[in-house]
Amino acid sequence: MGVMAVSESDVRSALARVQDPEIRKPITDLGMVKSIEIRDDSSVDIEVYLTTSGCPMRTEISDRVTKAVADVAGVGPVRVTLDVMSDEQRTELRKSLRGDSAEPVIPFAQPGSLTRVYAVASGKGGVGKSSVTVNLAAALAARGLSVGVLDADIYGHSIPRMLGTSAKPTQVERMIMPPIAHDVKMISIAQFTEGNTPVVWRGPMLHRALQQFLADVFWGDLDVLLLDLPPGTGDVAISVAQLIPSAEILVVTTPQQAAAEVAERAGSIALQTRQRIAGVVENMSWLELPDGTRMDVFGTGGGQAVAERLSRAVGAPVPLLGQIPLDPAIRESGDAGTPIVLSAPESAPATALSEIADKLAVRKRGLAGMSLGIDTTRHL
Ligand SMILES: Nc1ncnc2c1ncn2[C@@H]1O[C@H](COP(=O)(O)OP(=O)(O)OP(=O)(O)O)[C@@H](O)[C@H]1O
Repeated sequence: MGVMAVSESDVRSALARVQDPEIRKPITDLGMVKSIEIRDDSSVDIEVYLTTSGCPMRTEISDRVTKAVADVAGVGPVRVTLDVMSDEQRTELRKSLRGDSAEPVIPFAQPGSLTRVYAVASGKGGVGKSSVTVNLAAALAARGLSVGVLDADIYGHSIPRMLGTSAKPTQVERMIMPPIAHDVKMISIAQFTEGNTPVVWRGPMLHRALQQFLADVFWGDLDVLLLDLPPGTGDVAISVAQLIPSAEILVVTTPQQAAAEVAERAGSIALQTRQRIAGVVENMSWLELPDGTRMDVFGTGGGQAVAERLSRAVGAPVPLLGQIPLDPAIRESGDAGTPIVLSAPESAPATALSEIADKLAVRKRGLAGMSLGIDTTRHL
């Protein structure tokens, strides 16, 4: 008896289990398999199309293909050659991924979108808005949800560092493929600006950038999208309201009364735009001392005060979703690129953050979170 013959259909079904790392669909569905050749000595040659020549995933794709095919019974050595799609092929791919519409649409603003969008806002900078955003994102992704983060904080844009990636997005046709870190898809304005040059952008430019990030980025089917907004009651919040009317606001504040007042102003923008306020997160709530007592570094009650005043203002309960203690480990894990909910899940701040993530994960969408078709243009 000779060697078991390898059939092309076995190889093809093995390839059907290989996903493109960015698009997260089988390469066989994406038109990425150019040819399969099975030789008499049972060695197999596979030619794979990359979407772009500069594809940062080329090694990853080649490895995945080699491994999948080598696992097929009877297969000898596997050789993978890479080619690059033509413009026509890329156009076909874009059409198959997002339909034939000429104008990119914002998927989250379409009727029936199941993605919950949270716009994370704060009254002033430095209250930990970005830290809260990445930790909630990582915690939700760890629960198996499909999560994206859009870093629209042009002044801070610390999200890529906090998620530990400097990967650039790749572009296929007019679609931007977001890098993925800790299972979170992430797009940041930082990825489109050189170095760390502070971006001096005006409202209309920001509006267009945001629109592009929402429409041209291939987010896939997200369960949750978190938007990290610049601090304050700026134009971006109004842009978000116009672009995704169903986005809900998540207000981050410290216990300090002054911070609470500005946070409340940030939240009250939701009143004008008729957006739902998902809740308030109080960060830097206290410092736990070695003897177990709590030191109220920034005072107390800010989060509760914001929640109560916003509740009165919108005439619906706005919950205080949680209080996160001060802990140098939050900064350290942020600097190291692994959110604390992953690096030290048992720690007090990680537990507080995870509980907030749980509340956001289970919350059902009600009518209040839906678009009411309010015209927000008058605020511009
Ligand atoms: N609970 C906490 N305990 C200790 N350090 C924290 C905590 N929360 C945030 N930090 C640290 O405080 C600094 C500011 O946090 P972060 O960048 O998340 O704030 P931000 O509100 O997004 O700021 P900006 O809007 O200016 O970008 C960071 O160095 C972060 O690591």
